[in-house]
Formats: sequence, structure tokens, C-alpha cells
Amino acid sequence: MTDPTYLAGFGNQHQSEARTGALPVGRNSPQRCAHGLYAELLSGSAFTAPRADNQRTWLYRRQPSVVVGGYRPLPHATWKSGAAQGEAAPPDPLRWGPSQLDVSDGDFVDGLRSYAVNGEPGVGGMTALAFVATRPMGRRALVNADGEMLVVPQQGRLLITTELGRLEVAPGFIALLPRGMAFKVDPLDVPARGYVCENLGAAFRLPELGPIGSNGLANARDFEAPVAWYEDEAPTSAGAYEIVKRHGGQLWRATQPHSPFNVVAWHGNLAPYRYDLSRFMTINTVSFDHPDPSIFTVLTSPSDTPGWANVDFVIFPPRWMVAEDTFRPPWYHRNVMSEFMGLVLGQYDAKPEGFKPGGASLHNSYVPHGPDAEAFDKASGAELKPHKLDATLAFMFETRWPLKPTAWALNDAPLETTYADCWRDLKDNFHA
Ligand SMILES: O=C(O)Cc1cc(O)ccc1O
Ligand SMILES: [Fe+2]
Repeated sequence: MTDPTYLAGFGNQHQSEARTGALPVGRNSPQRCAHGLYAELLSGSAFTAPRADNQRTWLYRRQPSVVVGGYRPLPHATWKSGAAQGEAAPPDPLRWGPSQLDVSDGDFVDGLRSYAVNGEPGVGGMTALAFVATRPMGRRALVNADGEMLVVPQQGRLLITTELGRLEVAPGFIALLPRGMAFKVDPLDVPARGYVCENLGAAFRLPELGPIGSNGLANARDFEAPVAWYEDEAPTSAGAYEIVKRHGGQLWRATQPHSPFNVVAWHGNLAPYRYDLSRFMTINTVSFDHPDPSIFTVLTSPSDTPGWANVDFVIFPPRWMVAEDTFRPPWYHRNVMSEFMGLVLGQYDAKPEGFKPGGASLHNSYVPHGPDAEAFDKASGAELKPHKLDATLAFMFETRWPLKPTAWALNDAPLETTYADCWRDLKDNFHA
């Protein structure tokens, strides 16, 4: 397929029509919509949320979403969400090798596996997941009524079809799929692999820039929403669609005789996006010391306490290291926030050898961690010339709530049993 076209800008009041005249002018709910369409409102916030946080989109579609059969439970062995679906595990650092690509043939939904969970669906928190997809979802769509889905492809391109249109993403991009909006994720290369953050809290937004000013980090104009697109099929020839719904921390399924991708026109500010992470304007020290990683925040889901994110999406992109008289990799630390990390490509400076693309780590609340012994030795002796960390892309889902690993993560994923050994050779070098 040709790359779909896009509308630029995060949070804008976008509008798009796939048939001329399908969008009503100057009103949302005309007595009769053009082309025989139905008007439907999708809200992302309470009606009375402050204007700056208010999100909603009007959909003009061939049939409304209410035309769907009754839902029945759909078992899923590895997609867990909410602290109640996690396991009690010792407060050790955890690390996994690349998530398995050779799981049995399946689509994006089949291939979702939660590493770690917190919060409660419908209340807040997040889930860190791996996905693998070896086939398209076909006539199957996912609606996550519990949370927004942030997709981080690691291997293989994806075509994501949403009610508002189509997005193509490759490794190095992210896709943001609003809570409650139907979508399907189809691999353009197989197998496709990556990570997902299921955000059960407030919708992701761009972080405040404070003294940075009015530009920088992820710039709003670089986020791309899809243009309207619908499956152009005759009602009689269509065949059933399976709607898989995430609701209350479990899956449900129903069938409907028509495609949910039947929105001919839409307008509003609740939209899916893709974002090319290479557009991130990275800021770092030009003097000394290692800044807090919050300086690399792409998107944040705030909690009700200012500054304490339900989840931050943070990246470690290619960048120049120029700090003088500084230990340049991350410092040793223990944080109240919990850190789930993944690696899209290359090496991560705190663990150049041990952390593999497609792998993951979990440093839970107050679990001590930092550079492995090899990275410490190298960085302590390095000549501090300007140095480009290149061909690398790591990321972190950082959350204020402790994370619980899942049974899959502890028993079936490629969990390393000797991770903590990477710090064993950090000797007592004290000399009085
Ligand atoms: O632990 C990690 O590797 C993530 C991290 C990176 C960094 O530069 C500073 C703090 C931090 O938690
Ligand atoms: Fe950390």
C-alpha cells in the first residue's frame, strides 16, 4: 500500500472527510446527515473537563457502534492488567532477554503478554506488555475500554487501522491509540514485535516545558493523526466482524455484521497519532552532571498529584555526551517511581552488553540499580571528549505505582536468573 496521508499536530481540532460533503458544516448533529450517515460522539474526557483537557470527536459513520451483538468472555492467558492480576515477587531487579518470536502463529491480540501490572482497570495505573504478531487481525478489531494503548514497534512495520483512519509505523515510531476507539494492528513484516503501554489513567499528553520554553522535546506539530478512511464494502457482502473488547481487566467478544472501520468523516481532538521518535529534540547537559531522565519525557499521563505521573513515556535517543568532569552514564539510584525499560535498537549505555534489543528490565520502586560493573569501569576511566551515543533507542515506562510482574514474566518469558551478577564486581575501592 502507499503510505497513508496524515494531519499534523497533537491535540488539534482536526477534521477529515473521505467523501466530499460528509462533514456537516457549522453543526454536529443535523436532522439528517449527508450520504445517509449516522452521527456518533466519542468522548475521551468528562463533558465538563476543563477546556484544555477536554477531548471528544464526532464520527459520521455508515452504522453506529451500538449495532453489535452481546458480549461473551474471551479467555486470554497472558494479557493481564491491574495489580490484582500480578504476582507477589521479591524486590529484586529483573531483566528479560528478547521476547519470544516463535510463539504459535497469532495476531496482535493473541500475541500480547503482560510483563508487569499496577493500578486497577477503570481507576488508573498501567500495564507493560510485549507483543508479537505473525498474521493480520483480518475481520477482528480491538476496543480497549480500560485504557489507551501506546505501541512501541521494535521489529517489523505495522499498519494500524483505526476508526479515524490508518497509520503506518516502523521501529523508531510510536502509535498512540485512544481509550475506547476500535483499531486493528496488522504486521507488514513478519514476525513483528514490540512493546505496549496500556495506560489505565489520564490520557497521555505532552509534558509542560517550564524553563525550556515554547519549543523542544516532542514538538506538537510532529504528531500525525490519520485522515478519514473507511472499508468500502457493500452491506450484504461484508461478513461478520469480531469485536474484542477489553473491559474490567478481561476480554470479551461479540460479532457484528459490519466493519467498525466505517467512519466516512470525523472532526475533533480525540485522535490516534503516530510520532517519529527521531523528531524528538533532545536536551542534555552542556556543562557537567547527568540530568534526571525526566528531561527525555515524550509523553506523560499525570496522576492527581502534580508531578507524580501515573506513567511517563521516556526515551534514550541518539545524543551527544559532552559533560566535563562527570560520570556520564546514569548514576546509581533508588527511586520511589518504578521503571520498566525496553530497547528498540542498539546498546544502552548503563548496560552495553547485557540489555538486548527486544528485551526488557524492571527496576521496581526503591530497587537499587545503575550501570553494570563493566560500564562503571569504562566510564570512570574514559577520556571525556565529546562523544556521540549513536544508533541506539531505549525507552522507559516510569510509573508512580509499584509494578507487579505477571506469571508469564516470571515463568514463561526469558527471565535472566543471574541479572544481579552484573553488579557483583563493583568492589570497595575506598582508600583512606
Ligand atoms: O535506570 C535507568 O537506566 C534509567 C535511568 C536513566 C538515567 O539516565 C537516569 C536515571 C534512570 O533511572
Ligand atoms: Fe533507573
